[in-house]
Amino acid sequence: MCMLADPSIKYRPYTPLQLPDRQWPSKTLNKVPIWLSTDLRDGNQALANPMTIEQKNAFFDKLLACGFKEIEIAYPAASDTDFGFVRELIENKRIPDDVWIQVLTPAREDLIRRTFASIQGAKKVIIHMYNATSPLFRTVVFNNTKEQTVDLAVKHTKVIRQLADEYSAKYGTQFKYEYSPETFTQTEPEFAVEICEAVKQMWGKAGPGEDRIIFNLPATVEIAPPNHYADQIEYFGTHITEREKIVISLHPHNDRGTATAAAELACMAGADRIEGCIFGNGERTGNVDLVNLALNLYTQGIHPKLDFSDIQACIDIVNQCNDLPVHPRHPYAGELVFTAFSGSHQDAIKKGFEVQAQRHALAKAKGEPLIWEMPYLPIDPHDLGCNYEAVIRVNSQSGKGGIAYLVKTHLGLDMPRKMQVVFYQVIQEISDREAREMTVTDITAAFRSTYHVGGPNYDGRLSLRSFKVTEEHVAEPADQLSEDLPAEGRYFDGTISVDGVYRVIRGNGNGPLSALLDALRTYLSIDLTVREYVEHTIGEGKEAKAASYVELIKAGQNHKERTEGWWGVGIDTDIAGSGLRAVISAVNNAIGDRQLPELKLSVGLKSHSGQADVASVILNALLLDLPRRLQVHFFEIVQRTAQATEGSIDYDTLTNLFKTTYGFTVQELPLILKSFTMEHVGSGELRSVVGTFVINGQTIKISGEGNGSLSAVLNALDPYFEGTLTVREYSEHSIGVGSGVKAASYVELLYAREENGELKRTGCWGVDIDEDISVSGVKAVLNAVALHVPLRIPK
Ligand SMILES: CC(=O)SCCNC(=O)CCNC(=O)[C@H](O)C(C)(C)COP(=O)(O)OP(=O)(O)OC[C@H]1O[C@@H](n2cnc3c(N)ncnc32)[C@H](O)[C@@H]1OP(=O)(O)O
Ligand SMILES: CC(C)C(=O)C(=O)O
Repeated sequence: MCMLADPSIKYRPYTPLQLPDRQWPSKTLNKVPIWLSTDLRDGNQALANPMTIEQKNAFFDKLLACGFKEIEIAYPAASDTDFGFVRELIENKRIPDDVWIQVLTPAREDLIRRTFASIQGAKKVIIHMYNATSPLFRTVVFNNTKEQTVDLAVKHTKVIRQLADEYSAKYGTQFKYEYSPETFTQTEPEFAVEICEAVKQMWGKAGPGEDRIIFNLPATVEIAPPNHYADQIEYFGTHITEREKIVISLHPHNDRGTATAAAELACMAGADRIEGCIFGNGERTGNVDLVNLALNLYTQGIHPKLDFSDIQACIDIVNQCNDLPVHPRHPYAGELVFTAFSGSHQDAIKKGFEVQAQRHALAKAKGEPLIWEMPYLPIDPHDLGCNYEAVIRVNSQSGKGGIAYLVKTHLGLDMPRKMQVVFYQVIQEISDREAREMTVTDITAAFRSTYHVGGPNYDGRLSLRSFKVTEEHVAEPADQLSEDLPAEGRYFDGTISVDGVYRVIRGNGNGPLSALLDALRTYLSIDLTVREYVEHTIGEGKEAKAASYVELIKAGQNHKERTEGWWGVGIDTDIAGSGLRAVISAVNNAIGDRQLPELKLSVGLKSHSGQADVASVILNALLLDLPRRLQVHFFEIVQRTAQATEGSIDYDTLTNLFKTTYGFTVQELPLILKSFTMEHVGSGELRSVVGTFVINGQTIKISGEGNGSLSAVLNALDPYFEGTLTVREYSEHSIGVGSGVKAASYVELLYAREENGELKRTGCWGVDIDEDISVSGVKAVLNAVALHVPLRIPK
């Protein structure tokens, strides 16, 4: 066993100071200290591989960028690299006029002279000399009495004073003198004061303001709790003479892990300046961390006069120059410090962001400051150049709040509370099963596949292809629709894909959602009803979209009972579309892998779903999404054809019947298009067509003009038939995507002519496809003409 049962036989406790009237505990930290970065000296000397000149240069630039005005750049007598770096900075004029460089030297004349040699030509220099003053060092390292220790400091201060005067005269250098009674915290307090008094006297130049002498009182080794350091600083500050001519500087090391606290309490005790390193590099456990100290002030609403707006750049420079990582839990800078994995933290942060957004909106309107008040986050990550992306990360310890926050942040979807609970279980199950953190990508992918949003890759068994919701019942000439639709409410008329097969479905209800549910009940025996519905917009202005969330339950169940429900999400440019998509999404979750009724044709006279089913067959076979009036027209034809077979007709017969009825891709018609050109004429409103057609086997060149391309073609055909032809309905849609896309055109012409002295009118439909949309329209017109209008070639 290594640790002693009674450590008091080996370790002595520190000796507390008797300060009956100590003041610092009732002080508040509200003053920004003078910062000195010793990254390039104390930080550097603690590295296994001290920095190269290039690394020191990069680090120096970063310290300037952060706003440091005092930087200890080297121990010039230590190495050619340190000496050379100081020379390079000076010779290359890389030190801004308002920045003091500081150089460290021991109390040895040869090394002091070497140190001065390094700073020739510099504008502002702090010469920093140290010698250890504690009993242990006096006896063990120097073998000196107290008097000899004072003498060492005073003698070398004298050398420094002489050289400083010489260099000021020769180079115009402005000097400050810093003296460190090294191991101050282990030195008798009265002796520390005594030696500093002697040094002050020998320096002889201490004055107020810029002329103050700096007494740097290091916790070379941190040996006591932070309050003890504060006591020592208060003692020093109240016992040294000419306090106004002195800068009391701190140099805390972190051996007990309390350097930050020690520095803060010591500032309360009167210190003016702090030496440290960014992220706490330095001998052993490091110097006090200046980022930590500065940001502690910042979160109290005090600007520290150091800028860590791009904290990652500081981390990078430290990684690169010190070859040391910054701990993931490091205050303010660690990779995980703005991250919550646990459910209750995430929940509080999510709520915090929501409430804060409202609070900030109010404060903004009133012109009041936007105060940061966030559970678990003492600082806004944005202020340090970080984003909120990593604030919430999800694993098996997480709850619904955090997951909902990520879905909201990354997909813009604000799930209703009950849905959050359901989706949380989905994520929890994956996280538990795979025993790992769920990344944002995992969560958004799981959301998309659970609710079938995000494009065709996430489609469920059912997906909505196209739809129309109407308020009024659309009256048809033959009033064929009355078989399907009642006279009031909302009507859903759409095409969905069911396990890859297209189905044309229709229904009606009080609103669009119930109309769709009615259609699903009629055509697919899916009998569900809405228990909860919520919607919101995503984004603003032209880019705005609607998001809808719906929970479905089995039809006939009590909405208030805790019965099973299925959630769905829909996003669309319009609110009706998003609601319908949400229903389809929820239906997908409700049906699971249950078998759905297949498309069965029933075209008898009493058929309820016949029109839509026939349209479904054509859609699946030919990819033609028939306009509503054409569905009606074709259904009549199908019914007549199937009369002989008592309403029974197979898919192939039906498809062929469609082709021959509308001339769709039929080759041998009395009117065939060979070629044509269509041009704009006049000021652009008119179209002119010139083409070669085959009429009754004879190739003929024809030409004509009209308001549009279809009427131009009809006018060109005028000489070849009796009566008139006008366009009654035209529609088109694309088939496929990308380079293989085609256009399908549907046209209904009204053919009027006199027969036996009577005016007769017939509606004639034609359908065709082509790669070129204007060609498909012309071909559809020609099909309608060829099938219904007797053509003749005039002599
Ligand atoms: C708490 C601190 O961080 S203090 C700063 C510490 N930083 C460094 O030491 C880095 C740079 N140091 C060096 O490069 C070398 O130590 C040098 C160039 C300064 C001196 O090197 P060397 O002459 O080889 O001596 P060494 O490194 O062994 O130092 C020990 C000697 O210096 C003396 N010494 C130690 N500190 C001081 C001081 N502040 N003033 C005067 N002498 C000192 C020791 O008593 C010892 O003397 P001795 O040889 O007579 O017994
Ligand atoms: C040189 C002094 C200030 C020092 O680095 C220390 O005591 O830690």
